Order: sequence, then C-alpha cells, then structure tokens
Amino acid sequence: MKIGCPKEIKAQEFRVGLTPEAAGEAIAHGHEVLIETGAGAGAGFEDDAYTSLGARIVQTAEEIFAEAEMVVKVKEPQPAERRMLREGQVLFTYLHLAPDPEQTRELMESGATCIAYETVTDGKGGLPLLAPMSEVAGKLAPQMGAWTLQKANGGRGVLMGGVPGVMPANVVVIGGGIVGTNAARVAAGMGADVTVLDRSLPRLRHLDEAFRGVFKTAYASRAATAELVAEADMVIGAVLIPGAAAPKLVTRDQLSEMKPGAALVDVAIDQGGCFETSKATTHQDPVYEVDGIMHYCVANMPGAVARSSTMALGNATMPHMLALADKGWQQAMIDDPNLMEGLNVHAGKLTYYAVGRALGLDVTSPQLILKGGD
Ligand SMILES: NC(=O)C1=CN([C@@H]2O[C@H](COP(=O)(O)OP(=O)(O)OC[C@H]3O[C@@H](n4cnc5c(N)ncnc54)[C@H](O)[C@@H]3O)[C@@H](O)[C@H]2O)C=CC1
Ligand SMILES: CC(=O)C(=O)O
Ligand SMILES: [Mg+2]
Repeated sequence: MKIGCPKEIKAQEFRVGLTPEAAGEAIAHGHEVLIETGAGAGAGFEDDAYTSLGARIVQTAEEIFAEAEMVVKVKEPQPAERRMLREGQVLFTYLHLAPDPEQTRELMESGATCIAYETVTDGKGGLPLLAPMSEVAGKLAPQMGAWTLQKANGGRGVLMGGVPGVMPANVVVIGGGIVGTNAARVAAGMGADVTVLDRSLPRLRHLDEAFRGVFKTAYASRAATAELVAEADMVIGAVLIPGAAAPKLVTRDQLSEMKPGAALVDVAIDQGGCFETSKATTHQDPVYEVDGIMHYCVANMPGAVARSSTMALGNATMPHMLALADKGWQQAMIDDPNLMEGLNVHAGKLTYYAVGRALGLDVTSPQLILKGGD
C-alpha cells in the first residue's frame, strides 16, 4: 500500500503522523511511504531520517493526497486538506467530529474512509490512541493553568505551591480519567491542594486507592461540582463521553460565583468543551477572559511538546497503521472490532453513533458497511 504523511497545517502544530520508526516498519512490511518535505522537522525528525529508511520525500501535500491510498496525520483535516481527500482513500488521524458539523459534512462529501484515533478502543474500556495524548495534555494542564494564574496573563496571582505561611492554589479537576489523573498528579506535585471529581464510583475508588493522600476525590454531583468550582483558583476540565460532545458542567452564571482571575483550563475543548463559555483557542493566543475568569482552551495542547508527543502517539498508532496497511481497512476491522470502533465516516455515510446523536445525522453501522450493506 502507498502510505502518505503530510506536514500538519493547523496553527502551531508541530507533531507528525509518522515517526521515522513507524515509516521504517511500514517499509519493512513491503509498503511504500511518502513524506511531505519538512513534515517531521518540528518534532526533530529531518527528511533524511525518513529517506535513510527507504521513504520517499515529496514536495507538496497535494502529491501526498493524490498518490497515497492511506493518509496518516495527527490533527483533524483542515479545510484545504479536506478538499484534497478523495473517494476510496483512507484517512487515519484525530477527527473530533461531534462538535464539528462542517468537517463532518465535508468528510462525508469527500467519499473517503475516515478512521478517528480517538474512538478506537482496547476492549478494556480504554481509548489507546487517545491515551498517550491525554497523558501529555493532562501533564501540561497544570503548567498552562499556573501560567494563566499569573497576573501578567490576567490571572489571580496565586502560586501553585504556596509558600510557608501562605496557602497553595486550590485546583479542581473535573473528570478523573487519563487527562484528569495526570493533571492531578502534576498539580499535586507542584504543591497545589487538588480535588478530582468524577461520575464513576469505580474510577474514584481506583484513584483513592492508587493515590491515597496525594489528592482528594469527590463525586461529581451538580451541587458538589458547583461548590468546589466556586472555591477554586484553577479548574481543569477533563471529562469525556467517547465520541460525543462534552457535557457543559460549568455554566456562564457560575462564573460570577468564582474568584476573580481564577483559571479554567478546558482540556475537553476538542470535544466542544465542558464549560459553557469555552471556545477553542490556539497556542499563539491561548487565553481569553469572560466575566473576570481566564479561559485556556487550546485544542491541540500536545503540539506544544511535539517531540515527546509525536513519539508517544507513534508508539500507539503504529500497530493499527500496520494492520490497516497490511490487510486493507475492511479486513483489519473484521479481525479487530476495537479498530472498527474507529470508523467514523465511509463513502458518504456517517458510521459513529455518538457523532450522529450530537449532530442530528443518520448513522449506518460499521458492521453493515463491512457486510457490504452500504
Ligand atoms: N485539548 C487537547 O489538546 C487534548 C484534549 N483531550 C481531551 O481530553 C478529554 C478527556 O480525555 P481522557 O482523559 O482521555 O478521557 P477518559 O475517558 O480517560 O476520562 C474521562 C473521565 O470523565 C468522566 N466523566 C464523564 N462525564 C462526567 C461528568 N459529567 N462529570 C464528571 N466526570 C465525568 C469519566 O467517568 C472518565 O473518568 C477528551 O475530550 C479528550 O479528547 C485529550 C488530549 C489532548
Ligand atoms: C487528542 C487531540 O486532539 C490532540 O492530541 O490534539
Ligand atoms: Mg485536540
């Protein structure tokens, strides 16, 4: 199979979909790999790291999209990329369709087969292709929140760890999954007073046992969430209902109950955000203010640490990328129902139910498509 990897074009996105290592594995499996020149440079992988393993460098994204049978990326395709996708082509990348009707429509119009990293499962309740980036974003969130809390950035001027005689920052993390756990660990490591809220009692039980004393846990009832948010210096939004639009857990009205200059870090922004007042921002201009509360809502946080993130993502995507290339997407999905969960769009049809529910669109099941019922 011809596998193509373009340079990412989202603002300040320095990750790349294929590491030289993954490209080399694909070549060893008998595939042809095309890399757009400079695609890996932002992550520290120059063109010759790919060519030395047998990949071919091409000069433009147009050539990648024209030639490749499968395009491997990081971020959701931007409008210019969507226009180059074509019928029969496989796209393997993050998509985050639920909050993005325009992208969903254009992917359906392209006729391509679009497989979303973030909805591939592992059979144990996990999302193995989201997890590494959630680990990164979770570890970054307190760091970004601490920066947002600084006066020069509009924040309340509170130091995460406090100093002797002065209380540390009060950090509330909503959602105790991968992002939330990593965020809580780092915030606690910085010396903050941390509470993690979740709706899953088994998850809270696990966190309590695994991290006893490092941070506190609380059940995410509406009342407890409102009370803890009102007391917080920093709130980190880290909830997920896989594939679906994020639930809004802090309303605009609640902002007036919060401490002026408090920081909201909405990591769940890629699924639409879990604060009513969230809107996606970029690394170039990451923070804005609503009713005196500072919002940090960067939808591609791991891009800030592109080298670590590219390697972590590459480790997770490689086996799936190889299965898709070796067997073709249909057989790979028949053999692996967890990979089938990644199918979001095929040949003009939406194939993921949570996206259909979020956008009010009809959905065809992947099983029906694989049976040839499309
Ligand atoms: N902005 C960025 O750059 C990045 C964003 N993300 C996003 O971060 C979000 C979280 O991802 P993960 O931690 O991997 O998900 P996860 O599935 O590991 O954890 C989500 C947690 O939220 C909890 N939850 C669901 N509804 C809740 C509610 N109403 N109240 C309290 N808790 C609730 C679940 O029980 C679960 O423990 C996702 O939207 C993901 O796409 C991930 C990586 C990078
Ligand atoms: C998960 C995601 O959206 C990201 O890593 O940018
Ligand atoms: Mg994102």
